[in-house]
Amino acid sequence: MSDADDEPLLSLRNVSVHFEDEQLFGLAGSETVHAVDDVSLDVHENDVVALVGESGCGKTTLGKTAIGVQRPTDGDVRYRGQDIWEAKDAKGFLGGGDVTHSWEKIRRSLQMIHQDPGSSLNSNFTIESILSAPLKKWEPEMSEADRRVRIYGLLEYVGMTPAEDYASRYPHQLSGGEQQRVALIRALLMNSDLILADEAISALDVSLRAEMMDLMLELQEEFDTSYLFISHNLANAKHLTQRAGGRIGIMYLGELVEVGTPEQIIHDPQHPYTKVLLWATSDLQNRSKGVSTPPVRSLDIPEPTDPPSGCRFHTRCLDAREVCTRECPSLEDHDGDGRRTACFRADPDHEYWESEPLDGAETEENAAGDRGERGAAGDD
Ligand SMILES: Nc1ncnc2c1ncn2[C@@H]1O[C@H](COP(=O)(O)OP(=O)(O)OP(=O)(O)O)[C@@H](O)[C@H]1O
Repeated sequence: MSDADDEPLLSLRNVSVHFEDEQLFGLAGSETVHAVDDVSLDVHENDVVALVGESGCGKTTLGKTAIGVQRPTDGDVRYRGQDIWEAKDAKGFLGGGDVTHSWEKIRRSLQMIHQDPGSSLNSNFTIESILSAPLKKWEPEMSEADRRVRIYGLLEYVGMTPAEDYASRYPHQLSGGEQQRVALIRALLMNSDLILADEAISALDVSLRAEMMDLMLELQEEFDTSYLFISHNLANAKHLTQRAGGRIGIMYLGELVEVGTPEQIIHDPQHPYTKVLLWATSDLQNRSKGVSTPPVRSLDIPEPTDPPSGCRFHTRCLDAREVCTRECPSLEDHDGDGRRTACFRADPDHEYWESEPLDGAETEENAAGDRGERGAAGDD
């Protein structure tokens, strides 16, 4: 689904989240952490969007901002056109203020499952009472017998049989994979429109990850929900989005640098950082091309308290040129195919091509070749 479709379920416009990080108990002042900077992204009905990037690049902060758990320092987040934070601020006013969707509805519609489901499932309650709670709240007319049928049916659907046995257990009596399935069912029973799955499969055995992702997609059809899936693993993002016809968003140092279909991202990456991630993902077999060193100038990752000027990736980019040190590329659809890239190299007419390469960057011959064959690297 493309960003050009009707009103998005969720719409982030120029969203930034900065944290003031106190240094040495405040003695040395504070530094601003640029966790997320100027991100615009739409998520549609029944959409699947995976955010991928290395640790600390801002995936969790962006995800939490998308579901209204984190307030942005700049920009806005809309649920079906309603500004989430205006709805929250209107909550205190008599009559709820001038909002089309209440804060309660928005928060219920945007759910989250975590890496560690054990910590989010109340250990004092059985699985049946944990799963009954959202049904009691959102379908109060449902009889106890019907609730039980619904819960047992879902437990069986996700392979937890005999359901009556699992329903009577407490969370600590389940495996990590079973806990995660219960957390997913609970989020879906909230009648959610979108589930933020933050590294939700990372703690599972490798053998169970594909199974859990497939289950998420099967349940998506039944419950009509969208997923915002956060992962540091491009292979997992590919698995989930490919089956769902979704998109992958690549993040680097708080910014979204490329957004496209899994085919575009995996087989024809445009951004040099996407190529680095591909190189680093052994499951995608890009190292079989015989490149044994990562395609970067420097292994040092800059601090989010002091992001580089211009393109934030220029300090590591093999293709960086002088213009990249002073101008910040915006995320744009250069080829009219829906894929958006924040790199001057995606624009054959940009002044980048006349700009001086930086030390340790590409040669003139490489540049000539690349200009004609953008994105050839990363094919497998
Ligand atoms: N509440 C906070 N106060 C200060 N800094 C924060 C806060 N939350 C996150 N950060 C910082 O913001 C940056 C982005 O963090 P975030 O957790 O969003 O990244 P991430 O990509 O999800 O990382 P990981 O994959 O390791 O979970 C990091 O530098 C982090 O230390």
